[in-house]
Amino acid sequence: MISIQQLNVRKNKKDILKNIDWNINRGEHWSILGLNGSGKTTLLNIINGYLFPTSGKVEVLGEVFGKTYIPDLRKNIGLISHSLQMQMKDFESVLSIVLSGKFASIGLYEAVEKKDVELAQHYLELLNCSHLQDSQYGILSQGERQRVLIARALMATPKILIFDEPCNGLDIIAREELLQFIEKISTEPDCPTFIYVTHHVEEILPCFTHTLLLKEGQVFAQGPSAEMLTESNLSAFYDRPVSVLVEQKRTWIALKDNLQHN
Ligand SMILES: Nc1ncnc2c1ncn2[C@@H]1O[C@H](COP(=O)(O)OP(=O)(O)OP(=O)(O)O)[C@@H](O)[C@H]1O
Repeated sequence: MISIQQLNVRKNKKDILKNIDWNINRGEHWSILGLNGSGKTTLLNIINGYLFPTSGKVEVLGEVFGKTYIPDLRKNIGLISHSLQMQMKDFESVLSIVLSGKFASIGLYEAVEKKDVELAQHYLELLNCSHLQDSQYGILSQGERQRVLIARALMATPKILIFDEPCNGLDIIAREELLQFIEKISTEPDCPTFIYVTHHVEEILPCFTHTLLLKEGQVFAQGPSAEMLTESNLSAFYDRPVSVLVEQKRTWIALKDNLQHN
C-alpha cells in the first residue's frame, strides 16, 4: 500500500525526517507514536503529497511520487484531522457534510443520488450519529464532529484512512467512544488501511497490527505492535523508565520516576 525508502525531508536548514524506510502492506493497520516535534505531521504530509521529499522514494498505492498526478491519488486517501475539522461550515447539515465526502469537497455542490444518501445514512448509523443527520455541524460536540468526519471520509471509499490525533480535545468518555467506533470500522468488509497518529500509547487499539515509533525525525523502531509496546522498548524510546500495563488488549504506561516520587 505504501513503500517509503530512504526518505529525507530538510526545511530551513533543519533535517525534519531522516533516512525513513517504511512499508505498509495490505491487511495491516499502523499507528505512528511520537512525541511533539518528532515529524509525524511531516510524514503524513509526504504520504498525502502535500510535501515533497528532499530525497528518497515514496510510493503510495502503486504510484511513485514525481511520476503521478497527486490530486487523483489523494481521492483514495481519507484524512481525519483538526485542520479538516476547522474547514467545515458550521451552518451545514451533518448529512450534507457526510455526502460532500463523496466529492472530497468542502460544501456540497453536486447532485446526489438516492444511493448516496442511503450510504451516508448507513455510515451515520455505524458511527451512532443517525439522530444528528439534520443538525447543523456547528452545534456538535468535538466527539460528534470527529465521528461525522469519519463518516464523511468513508463516503469516498478510500483505500487508506489517516487519523491525525483524532482524540485531541476529547474527554475520556468521548475518547473511548471514538476509539470503539474506529475498532468497529476495522471489522467492516473492505475496511481501508488505517494510519493512526498519536502521542498517547493507550490510544493504540488492538486493530493496529503494527506501530512505528518516530523519534527526532527518525524511525526508532517499527514492527508488530505487541513487540513495539514493551516496557524496555518504550523506556528506551522515551529516554526514561516507564511501567507498562496491558488491559483491554491495549497498553497503558506511566513514568516510573513519577511513581517513585509519590
Ligand atoms: N518548514 C519548516 N521549517 C523548519 N522546521 C520545520 C518546518 N516544518 C516543521 N518543522 C520542524 O520539524 C519538526 C517536526 O515537525 P512536525 O510538525 O512534523 O512534528 P509532529 O511530530 O507532528 O509534532 P506535534 O506532535 O507537536 O504536532 C518540528 O521541530 C518543527 O518545528
